[in-house]
Amino acid sequence: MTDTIAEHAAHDLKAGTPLVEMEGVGKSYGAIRALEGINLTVNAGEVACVLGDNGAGKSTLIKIISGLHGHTEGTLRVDGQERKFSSPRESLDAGIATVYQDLAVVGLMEVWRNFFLGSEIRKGKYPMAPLDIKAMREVADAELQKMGIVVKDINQPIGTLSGGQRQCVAIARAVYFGARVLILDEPTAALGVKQSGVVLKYTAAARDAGLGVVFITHNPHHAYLVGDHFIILKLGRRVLDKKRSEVSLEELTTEMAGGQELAELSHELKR
Ligand SMILES: Nc1ncnc2c1ncn2[C@@H]1O[C@H](COP(=O)(O)OP(=O)(O)OP(=O)(O)O)[C@@H](O)[C@H]1O
Repeated sequence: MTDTIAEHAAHDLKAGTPLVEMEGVGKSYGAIRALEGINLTVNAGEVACVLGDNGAGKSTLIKIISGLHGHTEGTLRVDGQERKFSSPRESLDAGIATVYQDLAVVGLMEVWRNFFLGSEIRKGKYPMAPLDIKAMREVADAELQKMGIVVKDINQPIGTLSGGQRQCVAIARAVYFGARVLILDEPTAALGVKQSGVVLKYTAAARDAGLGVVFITHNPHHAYLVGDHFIILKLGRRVLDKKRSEVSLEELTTEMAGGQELAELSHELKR
């Protein structure tokens, strides 16, 4: 699979190159301050994990990078250039692909059609040229096979795939179309252990191919399996920001579980 990804990741990204940099980024929705003071660097060939409970600000952070909402404070740089995206298209054009938890797939459409949705191969250069269905089937089939994603039939509706398989197809698709930054929105949240393992494997493969990955999760165990850098958000603020070498799984887990708060609660509950 790494071969496939590497073939298409024709960007020759040097590992460690900063692709996305946030500095003091914040976002208010009217009077509600959903996010503040966020510093986050996404480097090529690394996975930055953003952990947090419900309402921590994870979705808001994704929306800022993926162009759904502009930030109201701080700076966002992509490839060293200051940016403020005003549409998802702009973010996509900058090489940032977002794979949402509730994937925007059309359940009844065939797997190959979903793979190419919005970027169809046509028989000719002009925009209304007929679709090259044969080529799309072949490419989608070959790509998924090379990645080890086993679908019985490339013509089967994507809705018949498991949640994990759908996530993997979405990752394969983003990489095939040349994403350099991959944002994964709680990709394992709705999955069982085995399916989560498969998604984590493809996350690692995207990283190994040189992409910068933002892995959003509330599961420290999943984060620790693939992460190079971890930030934990709580009520829109960073409560932890550490490199892998500076943090243990235990610390991440305790911090996510509420750390001090949990200790106090345990004290209160003691009879
Ligand atoms: N469009 C909006 N208008 C007003 N407030 C919002 C809006 N979107 C989010 N918020 C608020 O911002 C805060 C952070 O929300 P956000 O959805 O980013 O958190 P999250 O970490 O993604 O949570 P979850 O895991 O539940 O999705 C919350 O207090 C939420 O109520």
